[in-house]
Amino acid sequence: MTAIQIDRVSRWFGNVVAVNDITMTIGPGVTGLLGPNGAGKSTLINMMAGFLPPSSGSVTLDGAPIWRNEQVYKAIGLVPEREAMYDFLTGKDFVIANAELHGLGAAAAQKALATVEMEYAQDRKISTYSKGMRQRVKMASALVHEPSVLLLDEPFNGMDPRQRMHLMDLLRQMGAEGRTVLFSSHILEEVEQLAAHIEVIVAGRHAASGDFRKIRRLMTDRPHRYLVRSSDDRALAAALIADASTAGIELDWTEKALRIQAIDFTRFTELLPRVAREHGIRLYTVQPSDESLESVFSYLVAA
Ligand SMILES: Nc1ncnc2c1ncn2[C@@H]1O[C@H](COP(=O)(O)OP(=O)(O)OP(=O)(O)O)[C@@H](O)[C@H]1O
Repeated sequence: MTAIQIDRVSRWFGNVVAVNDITMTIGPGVTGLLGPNGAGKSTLINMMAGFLPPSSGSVTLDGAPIWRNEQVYKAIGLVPEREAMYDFLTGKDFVIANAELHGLGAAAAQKALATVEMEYAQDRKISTYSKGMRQRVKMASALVHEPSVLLLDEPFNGMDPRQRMHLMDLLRQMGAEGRTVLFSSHILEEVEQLAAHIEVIVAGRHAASGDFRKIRRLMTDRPHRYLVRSSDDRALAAALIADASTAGIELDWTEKALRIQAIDFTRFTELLPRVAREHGIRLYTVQPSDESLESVFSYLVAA
């Protein structure tokens, strides 16, 4: 079994804390690393790939430290987010160059290109490739040495639906083969479709962990607090409190607004505009009133 163990890991850049005391284990199969932009996903992935040392804590693969451990690098493949590639090379030359870095030859490159079904375009220059084709060639490069761990940073960004499905199939297959596959994304639906297990990070912290049902439930069932201003706050409050999705409403005199606590996110977001319309009330402001996980979660659901 191949597992990456992240133990009390923090990483800071100057005074920016990108990853804050995270502990998690990534085992075989497909895991989704979910979090909004800037949550620390790339930083965490770079530490798992051995590109970056943690500022504190440890990142190990089956007990062996990953940073500066060449033996361990052989077991890991990384598909980075960045687009910069050698556009003047053909796909095949690019993958061969990567194979050579691992002390391997053209045969390994050819096998990896076949795995991602890119043989048909391997002799074309990368500059002529679509986004999905580039992604697949990057993936072939990460696979040349047949790593047991595959890490992908936002692999679906900018892909069209067909390319996305194709990559999903490929990753599913790798997970089914028993590899440890981890990919990051800021879109819940994307992660749900693919990952049996999801780890959520928000603002550098580990926010939740579980299968997609559990994560979705966490995101939608939590109480959400909103600050609402309207043309008739009293009438709006009276109409909303009658519905079970609203747990509490108070009039905030200093803010001249309603503070609403909703317990059923989906129902409440449907209820609010409907009730306002039915009572002829105009909504001026509807905003999450805290920057806690709840509001970030609701953002993720809406993304
Ligand atoms: N080399 C660096 N120097 C300074 N700050 C950095 C560096 N790398 C990351 N950060 C900061 O750390 C935080 C986390 O960034 P990171 O790229 O890991 O997040 P992310 O979840 O991958 O987001 P995105 O999807 O937008 O890349 C951000 O505030 C970012 O600005």
